[in-house]
Amino acid sequence: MTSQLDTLNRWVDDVARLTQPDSIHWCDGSDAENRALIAQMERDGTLIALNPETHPNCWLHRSHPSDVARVEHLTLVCTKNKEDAGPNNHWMEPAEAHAKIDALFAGCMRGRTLYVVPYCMGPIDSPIARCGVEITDSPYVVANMRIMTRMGAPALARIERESAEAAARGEQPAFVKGLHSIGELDPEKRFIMHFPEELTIKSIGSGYGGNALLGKKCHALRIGSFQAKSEGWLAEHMLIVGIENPQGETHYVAAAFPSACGKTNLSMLIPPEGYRAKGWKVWTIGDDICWMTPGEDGRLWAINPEAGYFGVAPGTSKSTNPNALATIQRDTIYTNVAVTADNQPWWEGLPGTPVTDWQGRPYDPKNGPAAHPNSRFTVSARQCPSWSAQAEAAQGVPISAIVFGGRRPSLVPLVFEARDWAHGVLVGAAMGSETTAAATGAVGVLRRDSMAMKPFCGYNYGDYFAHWLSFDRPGAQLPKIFHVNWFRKGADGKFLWPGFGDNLRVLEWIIDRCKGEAGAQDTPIGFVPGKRDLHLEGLDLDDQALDTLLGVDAAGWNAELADIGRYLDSFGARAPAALKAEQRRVADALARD
Ligand SMILES: C=CCn1c(=O)c2[nH]c(Cc3ccc(NC(C)=O)cc3)nc2n(CCCC)c1=O
Repeated sequence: MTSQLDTLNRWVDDVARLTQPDSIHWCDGSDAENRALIAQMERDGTLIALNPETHPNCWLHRSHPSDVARVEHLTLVCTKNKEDAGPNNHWMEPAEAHAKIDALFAGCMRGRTLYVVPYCMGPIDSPIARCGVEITDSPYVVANMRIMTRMGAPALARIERESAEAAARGEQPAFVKGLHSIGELDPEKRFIMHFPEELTIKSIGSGYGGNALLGKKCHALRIGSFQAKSEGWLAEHMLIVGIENPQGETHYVAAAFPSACGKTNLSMLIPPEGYRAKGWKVWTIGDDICWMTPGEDGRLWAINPEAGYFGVAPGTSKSTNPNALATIQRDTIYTNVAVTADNQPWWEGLPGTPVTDWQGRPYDPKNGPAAHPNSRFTVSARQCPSWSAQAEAAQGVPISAIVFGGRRPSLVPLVFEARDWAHGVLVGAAMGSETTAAATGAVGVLRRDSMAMKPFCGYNYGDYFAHWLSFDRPGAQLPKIFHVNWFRKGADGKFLWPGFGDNLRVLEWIIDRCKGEAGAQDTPIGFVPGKRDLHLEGLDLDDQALDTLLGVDAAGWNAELADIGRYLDSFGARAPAALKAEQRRVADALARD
């Protein structure tokens, strides 16, 4: 009886012939294997032990200084037809792409071990979960994938079972094949290529995060979004958070924000004192990726496909996210942070003093920040004090509301509700952030980032909008769609909204709107809460601040809708007519106002 892993075994053999490793190690994901890998990495300097008293089993990795973030210009989606990749992706013809990158893989693992990393994105017994296998020559990637996914024997067993089921149906097994090598860490020989029609990823030349931990952005978003379109579900760049009210009722919200809006902070929110005292609780399901599928009841049911957090370290502090800080005190891998005199991890925003910067140099402010702005922590999701056991639920959690947001210092109110699904898709397609000096130097340039999926949508953005619209079908019990803006500023340039824990007040209104238990004003841009519709007790917000936060400036919105129209036109014929019609409807409503 042929082993059901023939396809996998053949692929590993083919890759080994190409890459020429000294040895092959099939990962089982066990503690013993992990300890051995970490000991090996400590010996060869890939990992540096941090202070065992304050940070037990915590490790520091310093990446190559040229390898500190995702490289979007070298990230390709290689579909047969260029149009299917869309204007939102760099494209290369598949055969040319395979030839180009295979030439770089030839012999690249000589003197190295080839690790076979079977993994499952999602709870191991969930029908919404999907499996993959990453081949890599980086033990650092293996250790990170063990934290970020369900990695090892249980995943291999599920792949074997699903391969047998596929064979019985005369089909190919559907696990995603990811081939990764750090290569020579040469930026000139660095590519991250996706072949969605082949469920294949090939990445070489980077050892960093989204380029190398292939389960995350490459599988769970780029391949995942392509798979989701063809199978009728949604793979989204969203946090999932559960809000439990004093009556013990929990509602789940999925939310998408561009970077620098505090997604992880929102997913681990601490309720304000008054709310906590009444019994409100916030539960973390996930901080980055959400896979949602229509259930029998017509609702969207969601899982977090990841098992860990790969969070941005700078900005994580007792005041911005105490839950995250508590999570990373043990069993954490830090990448490109600084260290203090007593060997504790350090980054801007933490108390204490850095003595060694992210490149291992004595800290000198002239060299810039001590911790790299994109420095990260990798930690198991279960360690978070607000972790919800529902993150392991095979059927997922039912989504009551979808929230889009952005950093908008002007015009956009604190929160508004879309009138229906099509309007909500327009709101998501139009979302964006104004750039901050930290990001690009220029301040106040509006960058649209539809559903926060611009770098991660594995196919034509216009087709993606059409896929979203397709969920509004008979029998669907769809979540309501909202837009929030924590970042409104007053004339004095100060933030008008306290944000952080007080955002629960907005989430409360959102959930009450889903239950039909909260009031709102009907405006041309959607439903906006009046002052009396939000619970603001304990906040010292003056009336003028509230008028600004909850106001709709028709002239300003006229200009915004015209800009949204131009943005949709940039997708040409692939932008759904229904979405352009929705833009015209809102523009007309504003003109009548
Ligand atoms: C759940 C929290 C979401 N959230 C917010 O809601 C938020 N709001 C702001 C702006 C702001 C900054 C400081 C104060 N207050 C004081 C006292 O400084 C208030 C608002 N920054 C915020 N940040 C940090 C963004 C960078 C990652 C943030 O994460």
